[in-house]
Amino acid sequence: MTSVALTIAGSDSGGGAGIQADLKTFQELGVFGTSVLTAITAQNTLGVHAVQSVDVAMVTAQIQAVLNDFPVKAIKTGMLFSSEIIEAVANELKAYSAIPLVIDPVMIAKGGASLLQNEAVIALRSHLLPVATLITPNIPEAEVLTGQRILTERDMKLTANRLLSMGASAVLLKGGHREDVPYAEDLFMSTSGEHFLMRSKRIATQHTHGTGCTFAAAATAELAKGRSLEESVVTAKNFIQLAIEDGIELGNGQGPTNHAAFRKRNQLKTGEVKLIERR
Ligand SMILES: Nc1ncnc2c1ncn2[C@@H]1O[C@H](COP(=O)(O)OP(=O)(O)O)[C@@H](O)[C@H]1O
Ligand SMILES: Cc1ncc(COP(=O)(O)O)c(N)n1
Repeated sequence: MTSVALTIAGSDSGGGAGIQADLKTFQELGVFGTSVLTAITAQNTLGVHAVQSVDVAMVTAQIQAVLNDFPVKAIKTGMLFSSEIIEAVANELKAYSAIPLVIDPVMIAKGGASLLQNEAVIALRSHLLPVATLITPNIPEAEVLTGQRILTERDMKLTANRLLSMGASAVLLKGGHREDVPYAEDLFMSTSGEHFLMRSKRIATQHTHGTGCTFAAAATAELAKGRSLEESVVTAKNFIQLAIEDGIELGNGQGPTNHAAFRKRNQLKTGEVKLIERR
């Protein structure tokens, strides 16, 4: 049977992040993608030029249209923009608590533009974090959510623990923003007590637009296929590593990754990501 996933996120006209990255990633991993648009951004590799959010009633109508008809097996949220949209999403998803929910707490685009209103952080913390099967913050997002500074691997562990105590069932803290180390290392931690680090070679490139969205979408696709949370994050890490490595050099700024790289090369390249400290 066809596996179906749903992304609730913003549109990136440049096609590298947001809804577009999510749908491409779902497709590459063999999952049928459905989508709910929360905002429209006029965006390219040079930055975000304009943002317009979608009416809350329209967000709700989209969620109902998809969930009332499709056998959705995993849900991901990305850019949610406002506390009103966050509350509406949380409210609509209440009846679907059995479906795995991946929360990518998108706050700021790589170029610095805000994709979440400041006061909406509170709504994210109180309405979505407690229902997340997996939350996938990058370092600055984890710092905002917890108020803790992250400078070292030890800080990453303390912060991930803090996010678990705030209600998430599992945390994948992405280490892409740590420039003090020659590798890209993400920390997985779950309330079941399991934790491991996924380490890969840090690629020297400016083409990392949409890496966070793509990572979370890949994990969501794998969950939709019935894979375990641990298997899903490992596949997602391999997916994003290959997508960055096999970059496609588009645009004049921070370009997108190559979503097709994993499908083309995974036979040759799986094993690239080292799992360390598995407990
Ligand atoms: N230069 C890089 N080389 C290899 N992997 C990277 C690089 N930058 C980010 N990643 C990986 O991409 C994913 C997204 O990371 P990150 O950049 O931290 O998130 P975001 O895109 O949300 O800011 C993580 O799995 C991270 O390890
Ligand atoms: C519509 C939209 N959603 C999310 C991001 C974050 O992108 P990144 O994964 O590079 O942090 C973005 N730039 N635009």
